[in-house]
Amino acid sequence: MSPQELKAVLEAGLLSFPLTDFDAQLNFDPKGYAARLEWLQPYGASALFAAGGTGEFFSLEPGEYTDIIKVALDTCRGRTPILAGAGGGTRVAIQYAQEAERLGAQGILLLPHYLTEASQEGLIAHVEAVCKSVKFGVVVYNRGACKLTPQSLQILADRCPNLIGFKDGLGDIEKFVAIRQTLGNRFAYLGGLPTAEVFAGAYKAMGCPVYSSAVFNFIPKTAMEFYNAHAANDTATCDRLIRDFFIPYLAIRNKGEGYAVSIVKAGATLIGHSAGPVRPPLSDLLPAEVEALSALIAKLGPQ
Ligand SMILES: O=C([O-])C(=O)C[C@H](O)[C@@H](O)C(=O)[O-]
Repeated sequence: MSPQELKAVLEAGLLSFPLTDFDAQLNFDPKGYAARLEWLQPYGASALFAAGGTGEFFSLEPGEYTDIIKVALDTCRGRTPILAGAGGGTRVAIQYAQEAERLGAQGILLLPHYLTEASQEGLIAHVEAVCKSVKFGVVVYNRGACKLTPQSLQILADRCPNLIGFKDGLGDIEKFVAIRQTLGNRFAYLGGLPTAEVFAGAYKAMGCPVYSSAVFNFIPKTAMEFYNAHAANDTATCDRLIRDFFIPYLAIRNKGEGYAVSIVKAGATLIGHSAGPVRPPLSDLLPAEVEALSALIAKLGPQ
């Protein structure tokens, strides 16, 4: 798939970030992961981001990264495009990006570099190096310490033809409006704040109608119902789901640091498609929190 073909895929439809399955010993569980992806196929996500944030990229090591991307590609090949997470320092991100390309992924989401603050010059050099290390499409992700300005993104867009997407994980409205208006249709735009449905209407108003859904991992039918209503400007349905599900869901999610991923794993377990526990530094939900989530999911009906 060319970078321009990938851009077209990312400009419509529901995107998602599959959980990564770990066994009780916190080792990657390839059979569980393949079964999860097989289960999710019919619900119709337009692309899946393997080993992304919800996939706990930050806790993976290189050997299992290859296994995870390979399982995703073997399971979804010919049906759902697979992008891989890649991140960390420049040389590590390049290794992940080149491995994903070697395995046959359709592109990468470039997750933020590690730990340090960075100048715009440094960020440009980092992103440019990764883009030029591969030929397939790259989506860059403003999140954490990666805060690319519109001007920096314009420089990168001019230098890197395969940089075809921008994902926002900062929620800085002024910055995003400036990026969207400066770069126009040069990029595909993805809303990627934790629990993206809550912000989907706001991002659509800013010219970003596409987002990545983590809850698709455990309530795929409801996630698609929300997306289809969002795409059809059916604000009544979106508002109902936000009031009845997402707002109480956030109340549970906000009880713990890192719960944006942990709660998704708890939800998957509750609906019978467990991906196992999260790895440190994340922590699993407490029993009372799981019970509250169970009651909330039950109100949605069968998925
Ligand atoms: O790596 C990431 O940004 C994600 O996993 C994005 C999530 O899908 C986020 O949009 C969410 O929680 O809905």
